Amino acid sequence: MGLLINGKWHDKWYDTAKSGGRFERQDSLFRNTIEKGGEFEAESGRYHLYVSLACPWAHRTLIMRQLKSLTSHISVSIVSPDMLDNGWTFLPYKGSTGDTLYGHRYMYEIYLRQQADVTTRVTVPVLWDKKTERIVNNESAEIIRILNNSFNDITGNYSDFYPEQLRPEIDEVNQWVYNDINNGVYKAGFATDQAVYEAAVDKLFSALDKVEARLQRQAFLVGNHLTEADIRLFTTLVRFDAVYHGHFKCNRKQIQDYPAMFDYMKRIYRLDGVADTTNMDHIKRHYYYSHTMINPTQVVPVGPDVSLWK
Ligand SMILES: N[C@@H](CCC(=O)N[C@@H](CS)C(=O)NCC(=O)O)C(=O)O
Repeated sequence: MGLLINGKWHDKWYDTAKSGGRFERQDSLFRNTIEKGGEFEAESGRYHLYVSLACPWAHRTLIMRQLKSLTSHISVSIVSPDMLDNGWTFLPYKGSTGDTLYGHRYMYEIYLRQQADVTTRVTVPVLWDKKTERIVNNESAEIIRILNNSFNDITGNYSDFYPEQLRPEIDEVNQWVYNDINNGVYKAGFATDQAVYEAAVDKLFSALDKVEARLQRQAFLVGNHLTEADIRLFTTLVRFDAVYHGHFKCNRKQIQDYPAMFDYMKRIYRLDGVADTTNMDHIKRHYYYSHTMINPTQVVPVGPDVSLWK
């Protein structure tokens, strides 16, 4: 775990000391879009996703790539789940691909191709342009909208997971789901102060109770179809019982204790192509093996049994 400072890799864990034991996520640096007449235009085969199968943010982009029929138009490289002294790597691991474009060893080398003296954390996902050899965007919330909107004329898939009339409600749901659930599990798991941890857990479970109440009334978070709000929540839910409940100490309840939410999670898991994007080995291995300050033995737990989701 570390970051690039003026183009040099520094092995440094998140600094929670200066924020009273609180984990504070930094904003993503590269925020371009793909549009007609812009620097980046939609083209089949031009773009590439760098992802980790362990990462909930990257997982959003893989699901959108499936649901928008983009698998043959946007290629993918999958990093190793182990993120240690050199951050994400392309070292061999079952289910990883290596860097299929350049054969690099480390993910930070992709960021250095973009800018040799860059100062940034080296995160996934990254949407990469093979033509200009530049990062289009490294913020998953924006990448999924690009995939939702920009390639429709190429794929002929016009399904819309961020429909105009539902945008205000999707934005509203995204906000608290992000703060209290998606990022909430990290706030609990990376807290280095008891009170900070407990406050994060309280907020997390209040938000999960709110989701459960909503799903008792309706099949999806917003409206009666799947939207990006569901995709964003799903990638946290699917990791919850295996990782966040134990490793991040979010252990008041599991998702399988919430009837409507558990059913909803399984419904999304069973959508065409979604199970293929979900790799429980990478998920468990990444968190338990990489976060050595939380789990110094690097022993990875055996459960839970996810065969029931199928
Ligand atoms: N806001 C970013 C966050 C991405 C992110 O934090 N990814 C994690 C993996 S789950 C990462 O690469 N962390 C490495 C680091 O923080 O150094 C997004 O949603 O795309």
